[in-house]
Order: sequence, then structure tokens, then C-alpha cells
Amino acid sequence: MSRTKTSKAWLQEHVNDHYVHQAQKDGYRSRAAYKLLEINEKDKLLKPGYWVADLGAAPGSWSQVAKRLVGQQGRVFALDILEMDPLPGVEFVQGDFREEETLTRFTELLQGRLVDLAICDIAPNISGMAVIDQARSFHLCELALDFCRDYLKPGGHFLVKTFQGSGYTEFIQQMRSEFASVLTRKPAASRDRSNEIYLLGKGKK
Ligand SMILES: C[S@@+](CC[C@H](N)C(=O)[O-])C[C@H]1O[C@@H](n2cnc3c(N)ncnc32)[C@H](O)[C@@H]1O
Repeated sequence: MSRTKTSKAWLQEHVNDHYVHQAQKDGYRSRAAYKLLEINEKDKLLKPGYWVADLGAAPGSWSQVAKRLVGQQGRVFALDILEMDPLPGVEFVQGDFREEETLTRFTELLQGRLVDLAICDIAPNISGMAVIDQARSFHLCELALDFCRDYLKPGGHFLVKTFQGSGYTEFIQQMRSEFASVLTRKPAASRDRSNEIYLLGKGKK
């Protein structure tokens, strides 16, 4: 299929997408909100009073969901390489997660406290070359796992988007060494044709 036809097909699918309409109705910034809502419904990740780190947060629908569910006593810290329009009650740092300086600015917000939950929906810019995209994606996943080693409470949970393919099995092994259990989640809002799959690490060791 030509590029134009592919983009037209994407646009058509987007316009017809039930979750896109629902997000507009519910005031969420993107259809991704329903992935987190469905996973949360099953796994009860977000609780009132929790501190949550949202890595790769823009445009912000996961942060919206998180803030709503942690309530006034909870805090949501969001990070993205892109700008994000402010969200009430969400503290945001713009920067590249691969850079030490970004991590420093982000973790300064925590003032020495550990988070109860880390959620990571980071997806790198797609180059179209599967091997490169896959490697970039897992590099970011590994950085998010490093973040959990240092800034997630023992017993805390970590939800991360991955793509099945090269590096997937190795990353699950790394997750297993850090968490009591590692589960896979493919919410209905995640398109069938996408090989994205969420890993949920439960109970940081
Ligand atoms: C699928 S979107 C996240 C959607 C978000 N969960 C929501 O509900 O609105 C993936 C995000 O990862 C961000 N991202 C990609 N590479 C990044 C990096 N190196 N550092 C920080 N953010 C990055 C992108 O800018 C993009 O906003």
C-alpha cells in the first residue's frame, strides 16, 4: 500500500474509532485513557493517596486518569520529551528520558520519597525499520525499569508498554528479577493489529 493510502486508512480508522469518540465525550486527551482504565479495573493499580510516576505522559490521558483516581491526597508526576498542556494537580517535566539531566529534574520533584506506582507508555518515534524501533523501545523500557529500581517503593507495581518481537523475552526476564510476578495485559483499546503489549510487574522485590 502507498504511504498516502496508509495514512488515509489510518485517518479513516481513527475517525471511526469508538474510543476516540468516547475520549472526546469523557474529556480525555487521548483514547489511550481506556487502556489504563481497563487494566486498572482488573488490577486495581491506582489508589487514593498514591504517588504515581507517568513516564512518556503526553498528551496526558493517563495522567488525567491517574490524578482522578489518586485524588487530592495523591500526586502525579509526569514526564515527556514533548510539551504537555498543563493538567490540574499534575506536576510535569519536559525532557528526554534518556538524559541524566531530565531524570534529575524529574526525581527532584519527589523530594526523596519513593512512588507507589510507575506507569510507562513511552513509544519512541517510529523510523519504520523494525529492528531499530524495537531496540529503541526496549532501551526506554530498560531505563524505566532502572527508574523503578531507584524510585519505586518495595511492593510497588510497574506497568510498561512493550512491543512483542526481538528483546521481548529478555525484557520479561529482567522484569521477573525485580518483581514478585509479571503479567501481560492487552486491553481492548489496544488495536489487534498492533504488537504492543503491556507488562505489569507486581510487587517490587
Ligand atoms: C503513546 S504516547 C503516550 C500517551 C499517554 N500515555 C497518554 O495517555 O496521553 C508516547 C509518548 O512517549 C513520549 N516519548 C518518546 N520518547 C521519549 C523520550 N525519549 N523521553 C520522554 N518521552 C518520550 C512521546 O513524546 C509520546 O508523548
